[in-house]
Amino acid sequence: MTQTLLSAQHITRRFGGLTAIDNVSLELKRGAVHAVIGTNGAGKSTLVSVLSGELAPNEGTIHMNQQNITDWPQPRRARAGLGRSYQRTTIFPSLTVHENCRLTAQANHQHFWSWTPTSRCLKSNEAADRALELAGLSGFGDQIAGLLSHGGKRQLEIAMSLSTHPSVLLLDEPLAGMGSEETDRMLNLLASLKSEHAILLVEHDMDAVFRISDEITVMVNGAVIAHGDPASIKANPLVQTAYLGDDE
Ligand SMILES: Nc1ncnc2c1ncn2[C@@H]1O[C@H](COP(=O)(O)OP(=O)(O)OP(=O)(O)O)[C@@H](O)[C@H]1O
Repeated sequence: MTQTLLSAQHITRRFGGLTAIDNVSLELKRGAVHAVIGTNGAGKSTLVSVLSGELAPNEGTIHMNQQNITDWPQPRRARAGLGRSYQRTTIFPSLTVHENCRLTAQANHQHFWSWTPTSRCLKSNEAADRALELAGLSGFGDQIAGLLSHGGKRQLEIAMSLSTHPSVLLLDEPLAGMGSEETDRMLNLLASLKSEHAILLVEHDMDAVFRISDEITVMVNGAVIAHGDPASIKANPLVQTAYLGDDE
């Protein structure tokens, strides 16, 4: 049975007079990739920011594992198992791949003012090792992160997220700028992470979305116009007109 790990109900977020998200509800379940698609400016990234705790909603509630986390700040949500990656790469380029993960792990479960040197923190090292293995970067720990390929950097971002032991992953355009080989590698990675995680995927690459997703929510101008499995979304006339284009 699929288990709902995160449930957002009736989320609205305004910027002045603009309603960026308009009464959006969605659920993220363990074992499922839930894609959110929509035209530019539809509100997808704002939704990710509201779920991750970077932005407060004006209305609505967010529950994670039956707890109401709507008012929790981002670090508390991260400690409760919410991980996110960003549209733009956010690694520390001059550090090694392993150090990037180790610092993320340490920031999540330790205070930066602790006197223990990061390199000696056993828990963070173990979390980094595990995250690199899960993300398929085991052999790259000693590489300088800034020298990784574009796809490798996006993989590292996911590894950094995994080093905090999340159960829910919010991924904002993880395939942006990738070639077909890198895309395949990332989709294989997401497929391998699916069984243990609930994954929200914001993505413009429609081929990839329809390949990997179990559920798709379609947004236009901040509102949800359709939700369902990939086949029903593809066949939905409203979605075809508003977003996919009649020829698809
Ligand atoms: N901090 C902000 N202040 C004011 N308006 C904002 C802010 N962030 C987003 N917006 C506006 O909210 C709307 C939704 O933006 P958002 O970035 O969430 O869309 P998106 O679907 O992620 O777009 P894209 O696919 O281009 O990334 C847009 O009109 C955007 O200009």
